[in-house]
Amino acid sequence: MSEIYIGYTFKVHPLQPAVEILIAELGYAGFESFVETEEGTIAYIQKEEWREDILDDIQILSSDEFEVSYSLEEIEQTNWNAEWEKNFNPIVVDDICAVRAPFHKKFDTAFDIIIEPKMSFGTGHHETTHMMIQHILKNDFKNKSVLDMGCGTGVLAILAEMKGAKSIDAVDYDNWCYLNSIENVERNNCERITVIEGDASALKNKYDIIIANINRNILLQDMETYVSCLNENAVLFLSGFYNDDIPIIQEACEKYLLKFEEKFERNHWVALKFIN
Ligand SMILES: C[S@@+](CC[C@H](N)C(=O)[O-])C[C@H]1O[C@@H](n2cnc3c(N)ncnc32)[C@H](O)[C@@H]1O
Repeated sequence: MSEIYIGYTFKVHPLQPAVEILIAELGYAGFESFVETEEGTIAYIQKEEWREDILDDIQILSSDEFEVSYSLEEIEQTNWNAEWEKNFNPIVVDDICAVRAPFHKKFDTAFDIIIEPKMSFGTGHHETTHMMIQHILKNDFKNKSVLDMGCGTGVLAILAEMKGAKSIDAVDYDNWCYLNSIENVERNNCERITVIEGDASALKNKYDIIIANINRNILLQDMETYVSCLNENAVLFLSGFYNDDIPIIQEACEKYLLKFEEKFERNHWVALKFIN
């Protein structure tokens, strides 16, 4: 792995919720790690992943509500683990499910997931991950076959197994996420998760439940494939997009006769449940 990174120092005003929205958007654009500062955040991306137009899809930069300015520099990064350890805060969802690193103290919750996210997980992923966890907690996973598409750290697949799913395929096209998910599956003693490196073209099985927390464009692009992988009476959970994106996502689902059932929303991000 290259040790050369591009670091963007962002100044944001007013700070909240803009900094959280910014970090989440940057996470989806491919930034790997974030250091929150008093004025905003420093966001890092590997030089070989960087493109000149990397900020083009960052909607908050053109928002009238917030002022966002930035500068960038090339840096050599040596101790990533120390960086994320400083910045990875545990999350507790609805007092039922904790997601923490091995060095955090254990929570007194029904589900305790230990994740060593390293570089595949920025703090900005928490909004959508949080809501997908809420959907999983609220729904019946017992004896279900599950696909976690865009598994990242594997956190949602791990919770699906803890909720009684009989088999889970956890798929991510990013090699680092694939390897990290394997590590986290072992760390949580899961036995019914198969981690697969690939995209929608790797899907061969059918599922009772599909969980996909990716982004609007990939979800729209791969919707037909997801739908072709659903059993009868199946459930599809989607996240990684904004409240404003709901009509286009819903239209794509309804084209395949999926019915909207429930929505969670946090800081403009949403997570939707559809059934067939
Ligand atoms: C927002 S993260 C979600 C991670 C995790 N599921 C969670 O909820 O925290 C999206 C993940 O989707 C993966 N991804 C993006 N496009 C993909 C694609 N076309 N096929 C498979 N995985 C993809 C990324 O590598 C990333 O790990």
